[in-house]
Amino acid sequence: MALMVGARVLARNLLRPWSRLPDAVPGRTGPAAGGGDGVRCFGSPRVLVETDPAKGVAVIKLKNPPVNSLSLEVLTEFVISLEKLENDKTFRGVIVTSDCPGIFSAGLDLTEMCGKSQAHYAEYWRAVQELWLRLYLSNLVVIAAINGVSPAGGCLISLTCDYRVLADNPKYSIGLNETLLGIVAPSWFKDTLVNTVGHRTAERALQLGLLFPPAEALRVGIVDQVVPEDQVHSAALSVMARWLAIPDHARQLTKNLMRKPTADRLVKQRDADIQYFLQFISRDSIQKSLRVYLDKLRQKKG
Ligand SMILES: CCCCCCCC/C=C\C/C=C/C(=O)SCCNC(=O)CCNC(=O)[C@H](O)C(C)(C)COP(=O)(O)OP(=O)(O)OC[C@H]1O[C@@H](n2cnc3c(N)ncnc32)[C@H](O)[C@@H]1OP(=O)(O)O
Repeated sequence: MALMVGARVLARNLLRPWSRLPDAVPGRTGPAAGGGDGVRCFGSPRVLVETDPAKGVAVIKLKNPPVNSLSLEVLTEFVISLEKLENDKTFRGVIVTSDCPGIFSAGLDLTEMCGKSQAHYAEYWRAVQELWLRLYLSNLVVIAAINGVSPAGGCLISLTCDYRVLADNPKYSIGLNETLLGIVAPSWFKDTLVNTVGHRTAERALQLGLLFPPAEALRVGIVDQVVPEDQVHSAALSVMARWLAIPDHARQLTKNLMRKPTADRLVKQRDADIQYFLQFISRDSIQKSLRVYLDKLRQKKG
């Protein structure tokens, strides 16, 4: 039942005409993130989309302060934005970045996984799955311009991209640090990392919950390029131009060849994966770990 509610909510959101989204910011024009006139902006307050139709490129900027945590709303709005871009043949590439200074994304929203109902957990997890599937199998060239720290789910978002550019700032670490929270990266998080850095590096990184600073991130291959902070966007645009020089059909079929077997593993057992998540996240010991971790984050300030 819970799964059906979750699916219905997501389906309703996905099918809702864009212009009727409650938070939509339709058709605003503004200075280009990549420069030039004719840039149009749409999206929602939490997921801004700047499009440059002449270049065929869009920029998705996550804006969920203070830390760009991936709440249910963010996940849903992200999927809707992506789908809109996929369906518009004007666009061939998208850059994913953050509008929150110093933070790419703090990962999954811990408050969505702590002290909530089973129905809520199921709805939330389906939304996490949906975003991963959409990003991982996107026909667009997807480039991450990582302009801040990027733990766990934040790292996962960038791992689904075709290429990762990280700003060279020692504070901007990246990795799947789930074990440090007393939780476990699900198998498809693990697969995405293994496909990027190889089995041994992934095993060590996952067990130890490693967060790599830029130089090390580049060395292990969890990012493809490290550039000075003020050049992240321009570097992402240069990389985009190179990837867009490849004929779409050949690149897309190749991407599919590389990624579909991994995605299919989740697609074939999506409901079972949700049940697994429900059992895991509802355990008293896991809820306790999450509460302790959240309290530590909150007390940091005091
Ligand atoms: C056997 C197989 C089992 C399978 C089952 C699978 C189960 C596994 C489930 C899920 C996988 C989980 C994935 C995740 O992504 S979990 C999230 C991991 N994220 C982190 O560890 C990052 C935590 N945050 C930080 O380290 C820092 O906040 C920061 C470095 C990102 C930013 O630091 P700073 O600028 O100093 O900000 P604050 O720490 O002060 O935070 C501000 C504010 O934001 C709150 N907050 C931070 N992160 C999160 C978050 N991820 N979710 C929700 N809220 C967050 C923080 O608590 C502060 O709140 P406030 O005090 O109320 O203002």
